[in-house]
Amino acid sequence: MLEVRKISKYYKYSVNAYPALNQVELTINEQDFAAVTGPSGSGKSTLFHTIAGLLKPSEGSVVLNGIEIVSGAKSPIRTKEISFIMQGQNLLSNFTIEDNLYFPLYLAGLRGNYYQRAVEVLTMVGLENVLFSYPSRLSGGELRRIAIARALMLKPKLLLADEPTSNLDTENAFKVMELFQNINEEGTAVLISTHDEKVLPFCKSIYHMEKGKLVLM
Ligand SMILES: Nc1ncnc2c1ncn2[C@@H]1O[C@H](COP(=O)(O)OP(=O)(O)OP(=O)(O)O)[C@@H](O)[C@H]1O
Repeated sequence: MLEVRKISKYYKYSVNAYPALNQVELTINEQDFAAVTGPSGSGKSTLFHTIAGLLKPSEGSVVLNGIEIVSGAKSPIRTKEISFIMQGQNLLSNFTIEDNLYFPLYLAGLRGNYYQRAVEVLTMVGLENVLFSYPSRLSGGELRRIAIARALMLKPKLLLADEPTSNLDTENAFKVMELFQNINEEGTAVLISTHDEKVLPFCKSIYHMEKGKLVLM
């Protein structure tokens, strides 16, 4: 489904002698649930931003179902087929959870009635009662689950999550991983990056990144 074809990334003002991504190759199929581990600065976030079409690789390409992902906020593949949960929770604090859930749809230019889907995704993450709450009323673990719910609004083919369990206690980290397992069983491929070894048993395959190079463990 997703093919990362020998991508390299050289940042213009890098502090390193090596590239942030060095000829990275990766194939993700529909049933996959994969993790990318590796030390801080090894290139995980750069890889995820490139797959999501938010960064342009210096070399190589990213292809989703035969179509090359072109970087830019308006890329239709990026906004409709791939959901990206960035580090942190990134919710808008002045808006209700409901409005936060609709936000990516507005960005994608969709203007339908998504109330039913909002209730559905909140039920999936076990937070069906918070639709009209503001983010400040929720705990860190709950906000992380809302960010996941928001990423599911458009039933993505691929869900990317950069460090989805960072700063969560074990109970909440496992809840998030169980949620990814359910999403994966329902047909969405999942790719996460993590520093957290205890969540790796939830994943079907594990990659390791070191100085921009990616290897399957
Ligand atoms: N905009 C940028 N300009 C220059 N160098 C950058 C930029 N963004 C990242 N880098 C460098 O690229 C390398 C990879 O960074 P990246 O954020 O992808 O690593 P990471 O594995 O996600 O780290 P962490 O686990 O700490 O989030 C790092 O050495 C970083 O300093």
